[in-house]
Amino acid sequence: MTANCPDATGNIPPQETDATLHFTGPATFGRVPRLDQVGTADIAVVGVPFDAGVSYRPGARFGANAVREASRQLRPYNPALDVYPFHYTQVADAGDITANPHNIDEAVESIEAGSDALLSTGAQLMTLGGDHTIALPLLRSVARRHGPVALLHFDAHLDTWDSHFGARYTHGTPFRRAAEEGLLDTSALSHVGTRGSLYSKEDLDEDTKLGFGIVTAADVMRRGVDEVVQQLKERIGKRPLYISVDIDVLDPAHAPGTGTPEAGGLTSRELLEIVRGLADCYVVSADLVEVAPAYDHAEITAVAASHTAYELITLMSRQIAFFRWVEENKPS
Ligand SMILES: N=C(N)NCCCC(=O)O
Ligand SMILES: [Zn+2]
Ligand SMILES: [Zn+2]
Repeated sequence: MTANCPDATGNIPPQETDATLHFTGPATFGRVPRLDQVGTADIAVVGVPFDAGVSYRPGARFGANAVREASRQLRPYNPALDVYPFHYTQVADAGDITANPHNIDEAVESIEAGSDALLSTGAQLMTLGGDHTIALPLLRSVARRHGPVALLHFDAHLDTWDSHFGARYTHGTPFRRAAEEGLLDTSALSHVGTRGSLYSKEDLDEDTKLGFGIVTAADVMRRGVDEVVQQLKERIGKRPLYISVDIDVLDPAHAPGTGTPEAGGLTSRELLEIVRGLADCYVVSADLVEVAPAYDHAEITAVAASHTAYELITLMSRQIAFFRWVEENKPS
């Protein structure tokens, strides 16, 4: 294996030589270097193999590694936004945060501590789940650094339920807890892609009371990507933004490998285009959760997830490079 060499920016990009084929060697996300190979990173990709918070089919604990495997073919240049996401910023794979599969409370604490440790190095996070429970500790950690954040939540589900079988920390409750804990900027909260059956009409009323606006999957289909992007951008403005993507926002045809599938979802093309449309938003960190590879076929879900994570990294990389440019070109 050839060593990665710094490029002209001093960052260590993924290996791109004739000697290193995309399908060989250990899988880091996008074949970027490991964090321990580069010391610090602008963007750390981190796995959270935890799925004890699910209400239906388990298996998302294997999601992060499936996404890493499916991300091998990602190339350095993203033409959609004219960005080399791995070159102007240092992107590194930080490995996994260990979370106790037998004790959700303890797992939530470890995830928060693991995220704190990475954020304290100055990195922004692209977290790969794991089930959606992990969004709560990640938001606690992000809000500690940035204050209450705007939230853009792509999901078939609201995930603002109060509890499930008496449990308050589950994959259906992270955003209720986050709102209660004051982690969210309640003037800029949006779900995108919701659909399907609910437990009761009150689910929606309670969600609205928390401050969420909803763009349903049907809205995306009827109004189209550009109009939806415009509405989301107006709501988000320049606030620090956290993006949480539950892969079940996609139709089961585009993401069969997930635990709580719902018919009538977004296409992967719609999801990728909405994310690209947020290029000028100030994304401070993101997660991508609920990939459960045991139900996947031909890596359909894992490929969609890895490409979505690549777009999220592109948004962060573009912003970091822009702030750096402004800093370097300040009149003295
Ligand atoms: N897939 C996520 N995150 N949540 C689904 C919760 C659905 C339910 O408990 O009925
Ligand atoms: Zn969901
Ligand atoms: Zn979810």
